[in-house]
Amino acid sequence: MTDYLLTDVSPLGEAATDVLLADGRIAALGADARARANDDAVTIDGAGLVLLPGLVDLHTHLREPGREDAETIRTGTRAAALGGFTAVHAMANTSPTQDTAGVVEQVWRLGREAGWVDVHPVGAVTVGLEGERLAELGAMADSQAQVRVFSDDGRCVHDPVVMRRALEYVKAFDGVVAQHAQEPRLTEGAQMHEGVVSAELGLAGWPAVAEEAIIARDVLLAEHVGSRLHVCHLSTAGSVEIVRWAKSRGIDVTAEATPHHLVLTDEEARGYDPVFKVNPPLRTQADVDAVRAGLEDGTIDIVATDHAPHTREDKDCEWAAAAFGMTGLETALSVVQETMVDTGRMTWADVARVLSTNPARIGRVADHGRPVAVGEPANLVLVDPAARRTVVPEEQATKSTNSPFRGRELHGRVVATFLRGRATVLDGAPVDESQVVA
Ligand SMILES: NC(=O)N[C@@H](CC(=O)O)C(=O)O
Ligand SMILES: [Zn+2]
Ligand SMILES: [Zn+2]
Repeated sequence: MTDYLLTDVSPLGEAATDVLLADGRIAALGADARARANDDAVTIDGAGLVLLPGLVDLHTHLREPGREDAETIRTGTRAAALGGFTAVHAMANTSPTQDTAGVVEQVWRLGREAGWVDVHPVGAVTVGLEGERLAELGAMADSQAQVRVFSDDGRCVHDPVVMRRALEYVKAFDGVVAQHAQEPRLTEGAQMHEGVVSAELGLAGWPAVAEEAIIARDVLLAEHVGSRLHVCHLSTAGSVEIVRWAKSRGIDVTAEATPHHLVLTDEEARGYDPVFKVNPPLRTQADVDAVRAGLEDGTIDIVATDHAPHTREDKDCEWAAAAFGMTGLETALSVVQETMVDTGRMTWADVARVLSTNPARIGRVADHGRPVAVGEPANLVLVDPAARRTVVPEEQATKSTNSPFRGRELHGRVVATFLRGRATVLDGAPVDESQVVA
């Protein structure tokens, strides 16, 4: 395997140094790195570049099995590597559903064969995401895929008795239930955030309370059974307040925000372009401000992409008929840089925390989200914060083109990604698939 000598890089945005990657690990730092590098080591000039632990996405939709026309494990994980990720959690709303040991093992194996990132399948909470009977959580946990995150994402586990049982059950193997918080009765037929804009456009509203009511219920359930809860794609100011309150009470809850909820608002719906139709919906500027503040003060633990690729047939239609969801793997880091780092609200060490360390901890993923230190596995991403690029969805690695950032100039660029010391991305381009070995 090729060794890499990264010269003058800034680990976590701190003082520049040299880093040697050999045998899948960080072999040396500082003066030692040059001294110990083999003659055939590949040198990468890292001046001006930031070195972070490889990003970990707790919320990705890879669509395989079932909707390979929108994404496959191969295309989705290639997109992930280009976005700086070294591990992703693949959501369970596939067809068949990831609700058995057999299906999660298949997804895990296809991820390994593709070799771009480590794929950790999420297990469904209930059979077929129907919200009625618990899926075989223990068998998925014990399988080769070692599932620790369980979610019916796309649907809410709305029955409080089922939610309670799931929270109790996952304690046995240190699992977590990741809830898609959406009260179904309050959101029947909903098309966008309920507010001034939905009233003007005449689109059925998805009120903030439909999210907040479920989060409030679930933190109380988690407290009652003494279990671990994770809140998916939190999107309202009220949700931030509830999670802040729950944490202050010592409840074991973690929360995620998506990049799109950090920057886009319901104003985007005015053009009736369904690329902006997503679940939960884009909210108001006050909500965006609260989500940014929650991420800054640690109430929100992580940023997760909720990468939700959809085919043209499912997106290029009238708003009401279009599917919910937007892509995000290849733009997430840039959005976090632009909204949180370049505004002075967060450091690169904070970025490493919300996009790598914390998601790895919540998902119980070993070997990712580790410090940049000698002996650690070389799961790393090299970022050029000074770069600027314009998003062209057709040129992305994801199979789908439903990026809400089409035509936008984004801050920063992933220069290289390393998975256990092997480059998956170099010079901002994917390393030829023939060289990628699982
Ligand atoms: N976020 C979305 O709008 N869509 C997701 C489901 C989900 O995350 O709820 C999808 O699977 O398309
Ligand atoms: Zn969801
Ligand atoms: Zn999702």
